[in-house]
Amino acid sequence: MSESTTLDVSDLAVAYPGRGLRAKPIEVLHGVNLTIRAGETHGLVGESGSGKTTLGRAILGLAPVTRGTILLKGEPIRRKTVSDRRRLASRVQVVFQDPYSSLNPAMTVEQLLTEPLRAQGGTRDAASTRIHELLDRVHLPAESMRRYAYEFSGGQRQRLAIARALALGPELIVCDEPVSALDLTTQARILELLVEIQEDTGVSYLFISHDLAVVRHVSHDISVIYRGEIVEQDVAERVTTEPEHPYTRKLWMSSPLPDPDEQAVRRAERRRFLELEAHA
Ligand SMILES: Nc1ncnc2c1ncn2[C@@H]1O[C@H](COP(=O)(O)OP(=O)(O)OP(=O)(O)O)[C@@H](O)[C@H]1O
Repeated sequence: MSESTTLDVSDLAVAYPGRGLRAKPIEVLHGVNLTIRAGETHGLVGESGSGKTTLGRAILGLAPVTRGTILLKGEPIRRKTVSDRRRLASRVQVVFQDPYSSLNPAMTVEQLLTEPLRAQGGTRDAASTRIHELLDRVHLPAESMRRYAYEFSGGQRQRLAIARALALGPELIVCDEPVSALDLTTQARILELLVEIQEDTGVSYLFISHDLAVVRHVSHDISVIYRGEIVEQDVAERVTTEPEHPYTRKLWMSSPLPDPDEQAVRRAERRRFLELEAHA
């Protein structure tokens, strides 16, 4: 593993407990390999139920891993003790799809952003300075501090969720469908913000989405996951311009595109693909 590797996942298997007393565990990830370089974004794309969130949860130390390793800058991730959990929280963070449920509506922005800082033992004064920096970082006015999360629009809430994730200066952020609940214009602004933050701070992202078009905009590399297995993995340009696996082609052809010319080409490709599938 090179020095510039932030995350190295090797032969990872995850199995959830089966239902019922004698039920066997159900394996949902089957030997996943994936590397994220420092300051880069690895896109993870696949349809619902393919195992994307499970991989994100495993990286956060929250999934029942049965085989394989997850190394963060060469060290296995650990969540056994309180100090392990604190250390992991300062190194890996998450931004969820739904900014409406991921932020406690009963807390002011100041409280929301202070919480992770105080949990690591920081002083109130240091937290206050950091909150100003964080709001500036996500382009929200300093006055936002005194407002409640429910007073903000969906895009602004996602900015708050990003600010909270950045509070402890993590090396990696798992972005789990971070723009799926937003309209197209707001999606583009949040994606721009994530890229800008990465350029300025060098943070790495695992960017999870079911939408290959969205993933293409932000990712250096892309993995395509199908039924718990990575079926295609390469630099983003190659995966999106010359997809090799039929499943990748299918995902790509079902992603909506704003450009009508590109959409027309895509429609023709989709028809050809369906004809080929019908004759296979
Ligand atoms: N806590 C759990 N217990 C048992 N099975 C689970 C659990 N969480 C997820 N699964 C199963 O694991 C498989 C992968 O789910 P996962 O949520 O990782 O997929 P996903 O690709 O993120 O889907 P989506 O895009 O819908 O969020 C699914 O079959 C799901 O039903």
